[in-house]
Amino acid sequence: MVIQTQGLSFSFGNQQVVKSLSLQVPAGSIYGFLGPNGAGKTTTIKMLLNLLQTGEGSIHIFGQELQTNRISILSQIGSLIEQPAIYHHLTGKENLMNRALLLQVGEKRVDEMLNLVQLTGAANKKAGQYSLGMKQRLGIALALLNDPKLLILDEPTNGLDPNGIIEIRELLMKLVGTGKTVFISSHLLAEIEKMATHVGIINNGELMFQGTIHDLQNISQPLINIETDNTVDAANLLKRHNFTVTDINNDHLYVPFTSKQQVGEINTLLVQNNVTVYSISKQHKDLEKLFLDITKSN
Ligand SMILES: Nc1ncnc2c1ncn2[C@@H]1O[C@H](COP(=O)(O)OP(=O)(O)OP(=O)(O)O)[C@@H](O)[C@H]1O
Repeated sequence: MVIQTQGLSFSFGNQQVVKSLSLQVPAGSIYGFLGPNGAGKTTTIKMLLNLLQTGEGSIHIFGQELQTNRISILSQIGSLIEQPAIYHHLTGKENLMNRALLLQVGEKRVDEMLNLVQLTGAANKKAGQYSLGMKQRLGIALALLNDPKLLILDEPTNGLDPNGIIEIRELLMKLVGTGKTVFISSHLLAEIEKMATHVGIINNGELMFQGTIHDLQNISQPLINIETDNTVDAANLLKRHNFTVTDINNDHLYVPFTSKQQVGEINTLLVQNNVTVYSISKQHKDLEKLFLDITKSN
């Protein structure tokens, strides 16, 4: 395990915000640390980076206890929390050169990082003129300069447009291909699902689920959302044809999604039986619904 915590807890005053967390982050994984706003993600990340003193419990990173091996562990971690520390009056490349000087790495590495995060073309532009996505990518390049084994990113796609999100996702997947481990927090399940190999879900400071993305997908099976003029007739028709209807309300009914073909079959069946289909689409459960399901299955 690259990160292993046991019984990790933290309180601000008398409010306990992290509760006996036992994280297991395997080497070479993209570990999605998911939870709604205020769940305790940033607090946990700050403890992993030794920016906050652990309340109770233990943290092992690269198999070593964090407190007693702080310097050697932290020198092998790249991180991005909240806003990246960027000088806006300097160009992207100057920002990297600045850090490179401190870390004693050469210009070649700076150029490689610019290339990796696809900022070579904008290397000589002032960072203050970068889009939010470019700033995040520059932040990741800064975090990668010393070639860390582990990258810890706190909501790196917050506020990005869909293109920016895709760029970060592709970048992280590329990194994992080179043997690094990525620990990334987010409050968006749909975003994490597309890149993570492992997932931990935290709510109110408690770990509600931890496992592979496949384990999670088994719990969070998507649904087909069907909007019709007559949900009762449509549901009866579907049930007679051996489809499971999980939920029904005035205008919508829901069937567990298994394949695109199944969506087509349902559409044809309804239309051929004179049910008007206003819309039919695949829908992912949102975090809230997933939490309910996880709590139920526990
Ligand atoms: N410095 C602080 N002093 C007091 N309470 C704090 C402090 N920082 C965070 N908290 C509280 O701790 C809880 C967890 O916050 P945290 O920032 O870890 O959550 P998060 O999951 O990262 O949320 P977000 O996605 O909004 O960043 C929240 O209730 C928050 O209000």
